Amino acid sequence: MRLLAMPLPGVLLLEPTVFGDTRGFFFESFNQRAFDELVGEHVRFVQDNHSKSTIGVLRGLHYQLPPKAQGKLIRVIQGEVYDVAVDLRRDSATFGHWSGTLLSAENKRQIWIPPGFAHGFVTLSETAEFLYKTTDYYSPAHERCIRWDDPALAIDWGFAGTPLLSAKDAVAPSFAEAEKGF
Ligand SMILES: Cc1cn([C@H]2C[C@H](O)[C@@H](COP(=O)(O)OP(=O)(O)O[C@H]3O[C@@H](C)C(=O)[C@@H](O)[C@H]3O)O2)c(=O)[nH]c1=O
Repeated sequence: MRLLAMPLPGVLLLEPTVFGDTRGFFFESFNQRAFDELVGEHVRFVQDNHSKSTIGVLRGLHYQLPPKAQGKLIRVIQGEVYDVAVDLRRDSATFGHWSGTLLSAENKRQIWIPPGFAHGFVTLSETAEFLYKTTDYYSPAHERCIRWDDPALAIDWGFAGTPLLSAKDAVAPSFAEAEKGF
């Protein structure tokens, strides 16, 4: 596993070592010891999620409030997405900043987004299957959204069309409104 630079402190982009041969490929998609070494602490995951989206589907921006904040280890096993994290940590020098990266079945990259960030992605391929591990359980009482197109965040999603949103995401509050509840 190789660590690639990301602009938001704490957000890590990981590239696994892939062993290709005449049969296809093999790689360790998760290794607790190697992951803990890269992150510098023991991270305990409790839930694995899998979603499939069609082109133009945008899910986000989502987060859970403490004490149910979730760290997420994310990868794509089919297709390609543009994945975005927004720093919600008030004491952070990059509070309110976003960073984005392409995740695909081809590049096999993984992104670690620790607790304290909002997260979202847009699907760039016809379909994409999205897998992620979380450090806390889903808690509808703690889940919150921020609107994907808030001008204050000015996220460049790298997607030109009108994204397809869930009913919940379509009425998500601005960062300024959401911030009152952090
Ligand atoms: C996230 C989640 C949803 N659900 C249910 C609730 C709902 O009926 C259905 C679909 O939920 P959502 O519309 O919230 O799914 P989705 O929009 O894919 O939500 C996800 O978006 C990405 C960007 C994230 O970062 C995730 O943490 C999560 O918030 O699945 C669970 O049972 N467990 C879960 O962990």
